[in-house]
Amino acid sequence: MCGIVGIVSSEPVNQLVYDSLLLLQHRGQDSTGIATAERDIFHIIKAKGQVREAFRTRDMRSLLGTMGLGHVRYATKGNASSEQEAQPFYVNAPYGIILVHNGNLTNTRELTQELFHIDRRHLNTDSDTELLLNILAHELQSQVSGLDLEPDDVFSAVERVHERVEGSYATIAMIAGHGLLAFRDPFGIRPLTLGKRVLESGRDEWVVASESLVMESLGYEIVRDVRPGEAVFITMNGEMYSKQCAPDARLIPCSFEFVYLARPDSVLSGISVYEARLRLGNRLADTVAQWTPSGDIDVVMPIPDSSRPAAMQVAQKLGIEYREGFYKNRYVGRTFIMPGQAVRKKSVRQKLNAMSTEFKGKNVLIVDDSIVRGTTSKEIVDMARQAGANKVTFASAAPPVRFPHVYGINMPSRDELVAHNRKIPEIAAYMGADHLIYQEVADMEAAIIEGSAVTGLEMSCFTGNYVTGTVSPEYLSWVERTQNS
Ligand SMILES: O=P(O)(O)OC[C@H]1O[C@H](OP(=O)(O)OP(=O)(O)O)[C@H](O)[C@@H]1O
Ligand SMILES: NC(=O)CC[C@H](N)C(=O)O
Ligand SMILES: [Mg+2]
Repeated sequence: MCGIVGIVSSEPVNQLVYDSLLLLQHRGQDSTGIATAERDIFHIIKAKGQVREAFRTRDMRSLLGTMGLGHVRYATKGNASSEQEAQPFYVNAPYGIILVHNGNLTNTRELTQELFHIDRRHLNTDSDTELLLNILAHELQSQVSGLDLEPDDVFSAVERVHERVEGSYATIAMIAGHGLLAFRDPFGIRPLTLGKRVLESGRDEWVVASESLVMESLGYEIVRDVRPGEAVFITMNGEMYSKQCAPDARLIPCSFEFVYLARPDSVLSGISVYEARLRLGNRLADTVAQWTPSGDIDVVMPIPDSSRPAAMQVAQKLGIEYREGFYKNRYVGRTFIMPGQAVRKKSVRQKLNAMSTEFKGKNVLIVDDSIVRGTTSKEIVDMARQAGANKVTFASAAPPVRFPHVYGINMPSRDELVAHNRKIPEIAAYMGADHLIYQEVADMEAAIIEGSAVTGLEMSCFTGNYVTGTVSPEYLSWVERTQNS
């Protein structure tokens, strides 16, 4: 679930791309990169770490041009700490293409073979994004014969990409001297939104980004989401073309975006993330009420940050006081998207502190948005106890995560998931909680899509049903053996 942005303007875009990446920082902390296009020359800067520490003033000065794109990475394939695998990726033919990707491809083994043996292309990293770029480049090369490039050539290449590539991919690419291409996989698993504003010169400035908060914060009008399977091509002169490039496209957006990944002030697939989290809280409150004897809870507490809206609603619906007993160090990033279990474990303690005045002698209901590896919840229950809590009930606004996520969230192996092969009382015992309550899958889905045009969600990590249909047990075992988390 990286963050991506692309901008086409008639004015310099370096600062706008940088500002957008800062707004998308919650989607990836491993590395970041910006590329700009000065007519047909690309300038690229990429580095490890977060946006604020990665780019220097001299880097920003070198990023000249009126078209640009950027990326914040949360690695799902390859090596999180590799600077080579930081995005964007560049390929020199045809034209010169530079690409950023949010998502994860699931037929990388087949594509690697095809690229080497048939397309005769060289890959220099383990990144699936480098694969995606080379497939796009190969298909574009097959479409065109001269120097001219028509939007229809680009769309035909994207049609072929959809035929060859499986998995999730929200993608933005710049084609040197021509324009900016954005496309989304046929299920629209990862988000991508289009916006624009009119410059003083009267020309349109276009933006494509992972989340709508980029448009809102930077003063763009939200035009619409890029549709599943659709490609949008914006020329360097600001003309916008679009085409549906997949025959059976249907929207099945990732449920985890609403549960945890996206910022609450974004609207994805027409659904306000904040309101979805409130509704998740409402439904969770009903489940809590069903399973908890009345009088068993004195206070409801969130685990900052992502569970706040849900916890607020649980408290309100149950008519129990809402208190914030955990104080968060704002200078520590998001724990779940850090690479490596040792770092994640240490970071929970660095990040959260329990205030004993809020816990002493109380029966607390602690609400989190999700429990994945149990890193946070186990530490939190321990901290609550040390702070003097009496009974600790733990509630998760998402159902148990029992299956690997293969569409852009780094949870590749079943064994690392605390709910894998454990019944709920066993998970509670592992966490040290007196009682553990999870949201039901149907409630989560209904809470998120209620009142919207979305008819279904990608929920494989909760259900084991993979929408792309090609995720076999053999593939999952291979991912488990080969991918670090
Ligand atoms: O069971 P786990 O493997 O610990 O994962 C789940 C936890 O990780 C996330 O928090 P994170 O600190 O990443 O971000 P937040 O500050 O936005 O809540 C999420 O909100 C849960 O608290
Ligand atoms: N989370 C993502 O979207 C990751 C993108 C890509 N698969 C990578 O690992 O770099
Ligand atoms: Mg959290």
